[in-house]
Amino acid sequence: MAFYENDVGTLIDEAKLQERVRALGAEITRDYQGKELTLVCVLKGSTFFAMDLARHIDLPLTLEFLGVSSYQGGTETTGEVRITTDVSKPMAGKHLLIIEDIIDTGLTMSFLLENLRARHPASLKLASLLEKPARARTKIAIDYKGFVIDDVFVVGYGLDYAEKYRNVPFIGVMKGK
Ligand SMILES: O=P(O)(O)OC[C@H]1O[C@H](OP(=O)(O)OP(=O)(O)O)[C@H](O)[C@@H]1O
Ligand code: HPA
Repeated sequence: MAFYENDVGTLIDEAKLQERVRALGAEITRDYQGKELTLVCVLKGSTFFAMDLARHIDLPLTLEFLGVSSYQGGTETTGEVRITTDVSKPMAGKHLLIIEDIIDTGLTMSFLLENLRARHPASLKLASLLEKPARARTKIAIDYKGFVIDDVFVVGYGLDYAEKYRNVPFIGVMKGK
């Protein structure tokens, strides 16, 4: 029995995840033909999605990692978004595609879009595996969207509860949260 089975139920299984990630990769491949693409992976949650997605983008690309945190171990945002790790190079003039796991209240992405826009990239788009519109506090336009989910706290495939469950191989729901 897997370590998470008592705590986590399945919301989106592995096969469905992989099928959607593959389709998003194909769409991104078509849209960025002839451009030099930089994926800005938002730590830590997006890492599993980002690495799977990157493998389905049939283009030369550069990976950057940007760490932000605002959930501090609970299921409610603190509302204070902090950059914990910055990208390694100047972003000016680059075609940036932000890779995120979830847009929940939208506060993290609102902060990040403003922060990256101020660095004058050639273009700035957003791919998010999940969107939870019921909790949105600000409208965020998602250019490449995996799934829209209900107002439940999800874990797995990179998403955590108090830093745990990121390695659950599907999108799951915390039982009793
Ligand atoms: O739309 P919001 O309400 O702002 O929520 C979305 C953000 O919250 C999570 O990050 P978290 O701060 O938990 O950091 P982590 O990715 O390191 O887990 C998630 O990975 C998103 O970045
Ligand atoms: O539902 C969620 N699960 C895990 N992390 C999150 N960060 C924002 N929303 C969520």
